[in-house]
Amino acid sequence: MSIIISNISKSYKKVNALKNISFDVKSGELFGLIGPDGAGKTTLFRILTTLLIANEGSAKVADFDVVSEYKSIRKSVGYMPGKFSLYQDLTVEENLEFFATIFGTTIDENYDLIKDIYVQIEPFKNRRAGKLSGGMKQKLALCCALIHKPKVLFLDEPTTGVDPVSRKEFWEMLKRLQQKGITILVSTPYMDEAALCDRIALIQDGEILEIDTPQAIVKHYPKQIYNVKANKMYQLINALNDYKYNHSVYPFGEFVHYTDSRMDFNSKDLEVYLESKNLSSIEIEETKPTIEDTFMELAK
Ligand SMILES: Nc1ncnc2c1ncn2[C@@H]1O[C@H](COP(=O)(O)OP(=O)(O)OP(=O)(O)O)[C@@H](O)[C@H]1O
Repeated sequence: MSIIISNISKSYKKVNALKNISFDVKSGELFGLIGPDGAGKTTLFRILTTLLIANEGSAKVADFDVVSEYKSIRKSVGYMPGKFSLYQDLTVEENLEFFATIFGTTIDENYDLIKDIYVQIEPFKNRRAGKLSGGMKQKLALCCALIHKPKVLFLDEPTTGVDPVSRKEFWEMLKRLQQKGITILVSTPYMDEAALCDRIALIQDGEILEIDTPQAIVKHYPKQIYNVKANKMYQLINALNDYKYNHSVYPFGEFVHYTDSRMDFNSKDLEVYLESKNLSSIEIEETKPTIEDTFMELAK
């Protein structure tokens, strides 16, 4: 096991940020921590990277205890915090050199590991980090987190605020790092990124709702979901919320994801009801659950 978390709790005065969390991340795994803002993701990252001490429980990273062996952990892990962590006034190259020096290494020594990522920002190596685009900042931060060849990489919301193309490229980079044997714990509020992980933990209000492979998590979804569409979205959502047989109603792109509380649901009944609410161009079709649907159901 690369990360072992046992009964960790952490509170800030009255806020219980983590409530008795336990899970393991296997060596070489790409593991996702999926949850909304305030779920407790950053708190857990800070505990695992030895920047914060839990009130209860214990954790090990790369076989070291987060409290008694914190110095060894700091040498063995890379951490890319959620907020941009680099020195804005230093250039791209200076930032990288700075992080290499702190860890007693050089860019040349570990160039192999960062090469694929660094070549994309190398044309801007003399530009100050503060003047880079979001996607380039993220690539530089990742290079800095990797410069000492960590065994375990912690990435806290690395794709927040990054455009969809850069997000896709970023996940491809993570897959390549995983193939080099690095264990990766990554947090994200984007449910579509969850599907790219080997396993995920869904977290909300400091509690783990479920841990499994993304495929298994959607398989556990207990109901048939319907994509519902009509001429007026806002009125459609209100009408579905007022429908006495609804089990769940969530806007989902151009559709509303709807589940019904009855065993013998007939879409014709729903169509007649929606027509009685002055809606037209009604479409009701079966669809497959996503991680987001599962999250909403578990978080109910
Ligand atoms: N230093 C602090 N003092 C008081 N409350 C805090 C502190 N840090 C975090 N919290 C609270 O603890 C809870 C968990 O916060 P945390 O930052 O770990 O969540 P998160 O999932 O990383 O969300 P975000 O993406 O918003 O940072 C939230 O309710 C937050 O307001």
